[in-house]
Amino acid sequence: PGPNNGTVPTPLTNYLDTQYFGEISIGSPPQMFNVVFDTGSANLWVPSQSCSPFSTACFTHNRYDSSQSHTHVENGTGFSINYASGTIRGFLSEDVVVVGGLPVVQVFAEATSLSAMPFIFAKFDGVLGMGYPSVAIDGITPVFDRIMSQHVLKEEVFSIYYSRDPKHSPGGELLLGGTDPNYYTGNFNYLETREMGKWEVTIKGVSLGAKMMFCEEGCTAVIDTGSSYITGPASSVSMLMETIGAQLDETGYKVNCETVKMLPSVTFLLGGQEYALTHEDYIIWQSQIEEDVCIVSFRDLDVPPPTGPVWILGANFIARYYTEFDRRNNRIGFATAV
Ligand SMILES: CC(C)(C)OC(=O)N[C@@H]1CNC[C@H](C(=O)N(Cc2cccc(Cl)c2Cl)C2CC2)C1
Repeated sequence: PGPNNGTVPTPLTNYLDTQYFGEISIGSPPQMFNVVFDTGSANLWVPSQSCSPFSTACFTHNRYDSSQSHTHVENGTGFSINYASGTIRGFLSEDVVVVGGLPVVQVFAEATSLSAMPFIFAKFDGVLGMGYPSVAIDGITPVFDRIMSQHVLKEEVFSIYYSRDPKHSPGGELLLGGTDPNYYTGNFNYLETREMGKWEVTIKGVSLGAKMMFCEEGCTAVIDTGSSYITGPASSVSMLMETIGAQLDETGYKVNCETVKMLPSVTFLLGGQEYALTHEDYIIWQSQIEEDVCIVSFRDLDVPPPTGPVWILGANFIARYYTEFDRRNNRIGFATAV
């Protein structure tokens, strides 16, 4: 184990409580990139120097230039990702990737086209998937698997802290190899992952205040550090939103700011433990000139089978519950975040 007794921290930046990203380098000499550490995917991609000049989302971000790196290894295999929210196309390359000071030789994708939506809104340059190899496109070994095989981590786990206040510093922390007591209180409650190879757990109930609403028969939740909000099946989320008096418009659900203080908690029953989100956790209060806007950080998203139907517990859940992702024991631990 290295200087940090087998744990490796990476500070994260919090952009508007909706995007949390940290810095990695690729190549020699190092080229710096801001990436989302995304448990909902398992590939590393960054924009490419050779992306088309018409790709707006590409030239507004840092781009990898293989011709400037003497450790670059040509690959060239095609690559594409179809997100629910957008598309990435490019080709594979191999180079030295450094995460928190740990170097790994990594196959990654150089994105030559990034769909304008939503990547023009991205403050980050790319995505570093922290999912299982089974989710990796083209069967590429993910970064965390490459790090585990170096046997430098105290434990084969990684933990994520997301701050709830953009003015807070740091905006978050990815810790490879352990958990960081600076960012949680109390004990961890652990849940087995539902299915080998996915950061998914079983929800045993979703309640609003004291009223049980859904999932008593059990449903699936993806614990997704790369998603900003909580999403669920449209039929469920729309009923939840209607019950709290939220109105749906083109940008999502909104409530009258006067009602916020009286809103009931939304509670997820996971592994026998209740995980409550109060209005402070699920309302994004935007003070504006004329009148304040109160956005509900729940969204409708019907993920088609076989993956769906699923709830996706994203950044606003993780900001409330410090999360440990345990590859050794295939389980997820939650503790109350500070
Ligand atoms: C099936 C497979 C392709 C593996 O699914 C995924 O990869 N699924 C990913 C699961 N995690 C969230 C990912 C996502 O939506 N974005 C876009 C995004 C998210 C928040 C804010 C912004 Cl601005 C953006 Cl652009 C990536 C940046 C993480 C998709």
